[in-house]
Amino acid sequence: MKPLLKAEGLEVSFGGVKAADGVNLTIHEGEFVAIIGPNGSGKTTFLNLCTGYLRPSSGTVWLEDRKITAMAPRLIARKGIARAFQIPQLFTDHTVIENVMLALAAHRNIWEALTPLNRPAYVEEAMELLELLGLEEHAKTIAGTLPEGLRKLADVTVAMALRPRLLLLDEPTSGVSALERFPLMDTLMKAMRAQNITALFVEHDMEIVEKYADRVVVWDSGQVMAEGRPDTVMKDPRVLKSVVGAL
Ligand SMILES: Nc1ncnc2c1ncn2[C@@H]1O[C@H](COP(=O)(O)OP(=O)(O)OP(=O)(O)O)[C@@H](O)[C@H]1O
Repeated sequence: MKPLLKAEGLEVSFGGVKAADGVNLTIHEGEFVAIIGPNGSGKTTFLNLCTGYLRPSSGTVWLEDRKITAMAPRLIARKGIARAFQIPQLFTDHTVIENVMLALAAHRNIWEALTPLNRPAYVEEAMELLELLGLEEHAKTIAGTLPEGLRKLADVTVAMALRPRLLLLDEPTSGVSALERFPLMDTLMKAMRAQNITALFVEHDMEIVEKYADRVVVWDSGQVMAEGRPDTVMKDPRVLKSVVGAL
């Protein structure tokens, strides 16, 4: 498998806390990788380092053969890394399809306000994405009125409109009812496979990790403490003790 994202020796501290303490991790094209670990172990810090919201004091992040460590978040997004959920990215007063159309326009650097909403080609492209996420019936719903599960799918649709190669997801099933979480993940997985998107997701729900992740990476104290197939990693006594038991 071809490496898509590579982190080497990432370090960053806040006061005395080492939120990244020599992080090394490679994500391969087509993988669906889960990150687990106790609160405060540095999972979100890692996503922030990959998207340019934080700069490491040392270490490098590569997207294929390009160093992205010192790039601005907007440039990194243009190079192909998108993020969903942690940053509220829906315009809550606009309809779902308008949100997707604005993201399509942003991706193409068309900034004139309202222009994208008048372009028929964008309607078609946005509808294709909405159908992929099963949201076609909600295209004209005001985004701010969507229930949580659908809001998450709309958020992912907006992220996908940026045509990412790698999508970072912060807890895709948090706030979603027990009944809805598997159908939500099924829809997300199907959409990502259809668009050849590689994904990295932070998750606290071990059932979701076991069912959907190709690989799981366990974080502890700013470091990767274990990684591998979920069925193997979840049996590792160190993981059970320090991570799964603590979740
Ligand atoms: N901007 C910041 N300023 C100060 N401290 C920070 C900042 N971001 C993270 N930290 C600290 O760095 C450590 C790692 O935090 P991080 O949010 O990355 O952990 P996490 O594994 O994502 O936790 P959680 O599961 O609770 O989201 C914590 O001790 C946190 O308090």
